[in-house]
Amino acid sequence: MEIFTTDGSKDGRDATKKSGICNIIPGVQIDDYLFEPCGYSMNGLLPEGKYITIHITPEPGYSYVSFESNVPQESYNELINRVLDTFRPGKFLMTIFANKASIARESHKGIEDKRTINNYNRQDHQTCVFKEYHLTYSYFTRPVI
Ligand SMILES: C[S@@+](CC[C@H](N)C(=O)[O-])C[C@H]1O[C@@H](n2cnc3c(N)ncnc32)[C@H](O)[C@@H]1O
Repeated sequence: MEIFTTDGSKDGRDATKKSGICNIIPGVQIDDYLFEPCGYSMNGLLPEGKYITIHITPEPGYSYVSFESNVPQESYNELINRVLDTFRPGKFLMTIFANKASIARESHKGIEDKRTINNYNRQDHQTCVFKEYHLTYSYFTRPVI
């Protein structure tokens, strides 16, 4: 989390490179910002209105990373692995939205079957079926060693 402070990085671009955020979704056009004395925000654009956005609160005791994207994936396994490798959080939750036309429509099933992801164990899982789309929510934690 030192990377996301002005002691650890000289600006947003430096923090983006050092953290590996630039590798999460290749080819994304990034606008990044490092707050004084700490905190980081980025917005990344891809063609056809696709985006990722990451906000990082590195303060000890209430550190928090949010990652949001509308990039559809047939499987989210690789993207999840890249995000977990980059941030190594103690816990994470994810929500996937997809309608019938989305290539992500089958990814709900893939997530539903996952009781563990790497060293993380699933603590909660909810699926909601709305008129136009499905929503899948899962919450994972890793054991404290
Ligand atoms: C990256 S911002 C984003 C907060 C946003 N609510 C989110 O989605 O998580 C939060 C971090 O930036 C730091 N920060 C420093 N100056 C700030 C400012 N003027 N406005 C917002 N956050 C600031 C906070 O201390 C915190 O570490």
